[in-house]
Amino acid sequence: MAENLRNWVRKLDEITARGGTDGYAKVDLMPWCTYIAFDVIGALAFGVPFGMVEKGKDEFETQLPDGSVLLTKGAEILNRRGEVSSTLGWLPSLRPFARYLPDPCFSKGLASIQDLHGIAARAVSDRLAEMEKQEDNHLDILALLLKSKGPGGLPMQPDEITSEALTQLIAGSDTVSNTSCAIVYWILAGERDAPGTILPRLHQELDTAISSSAAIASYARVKSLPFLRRCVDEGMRLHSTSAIGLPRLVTAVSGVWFDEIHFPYGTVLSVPSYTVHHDAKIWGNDVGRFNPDRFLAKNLTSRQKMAFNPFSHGPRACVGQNVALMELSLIVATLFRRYDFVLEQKVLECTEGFSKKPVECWVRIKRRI
Ligand code: HEM
Repeated sequence: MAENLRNWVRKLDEITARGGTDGYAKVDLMPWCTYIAFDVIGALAFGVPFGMVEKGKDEFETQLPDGSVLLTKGAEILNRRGEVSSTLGWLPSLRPFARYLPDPCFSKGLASIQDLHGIAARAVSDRLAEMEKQEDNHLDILALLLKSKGPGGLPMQPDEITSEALTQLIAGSDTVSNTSCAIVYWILAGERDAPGTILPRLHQELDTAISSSAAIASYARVKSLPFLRRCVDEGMRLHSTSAIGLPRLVTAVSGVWFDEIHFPYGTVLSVPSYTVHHDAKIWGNDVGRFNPDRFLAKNLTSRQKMAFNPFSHGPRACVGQNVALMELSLIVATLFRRYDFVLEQKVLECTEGFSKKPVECWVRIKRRI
């Protein structure tokens, strides 16, 4: 993570160095959040970053068995996959003939699923080849998957490992890029709406915790910073990355009751976190305002604690939430410690696919330290 973050900051420094006479350079943060999130999950899941930060674009290289190099737009593929998966999730009756529908969203989305599978399968077969030559000394999720055993104590088969590695890639890339960009937006929007209430407090906390010579934040220094954590939580509440929630089937024969409504056996339900996170009955009349102090222990009601579900609750909640919180804290702390921002984006427009994605987030940025 540290190496990827350092690389990212080096690139952002290059952008700020091209600033105008006031020292500020204009940049859309969304692609840069994408590049860092993909590089980090690439390193975690497959042992190598995708190299998007270095290139400054949504592109990574896969070496094919014949030696040729395939250039792929990873983030775009993932978005297409997300759009088609969520549409077919909502309208499952379209599934059998989706590939024949005239809207390219379906054909391109389904092709993206194939492409993604190909990338993961390639990474797994490369790693298996390394293992055979006893050259494998990686410490990443793929290495752990390769050592893990399936039911009955048998090693997992390559196709199972491929889909597990792919799950990490899908679940841990777009989610982090969208959430980190949105948190930065909401911190800046909160300061814009109530000047002096957010940034001075965040700066003071970060300046005290992070050593003056450090270019990036370290997790040891920022993991327990209370105001930073409240900003991250409040940004996650307002943005609600997993906005529509994934489907759940009512399996109790007698159905379930919720809020005096009965849902019979076989009903498909979901908990749409955006709706819950924006319910004024739960959060109060300032529900749309960025107010990190609503997460102060003394202010948080038990209903709000239960309603706050960026990572879902229960046995199928996000397995990567600790990694996600680490990434978000490091990205946000590094950015606000090192740079000053002017928010150019009036509202954060988003598209809704598998996760809720900011379209763009324009800021002006200059070195602060
Ligand atoms: C801010 C970033 C993230 C958010 C908002 C998020 C959100 C979620 C949510 C809401 C779920 C539950 C989906 C459901 O209802 O079934 C989930 C599942 C999952 N997440 Fe995350 N996630 C994030 C980051 C990550 C990261 C970084 C990883 C991997 C390192 C990851 C791996 C997973 C996996 C593997 C699942 C499936 C768990 C299962 O079904 O057992 N997530 N995530």
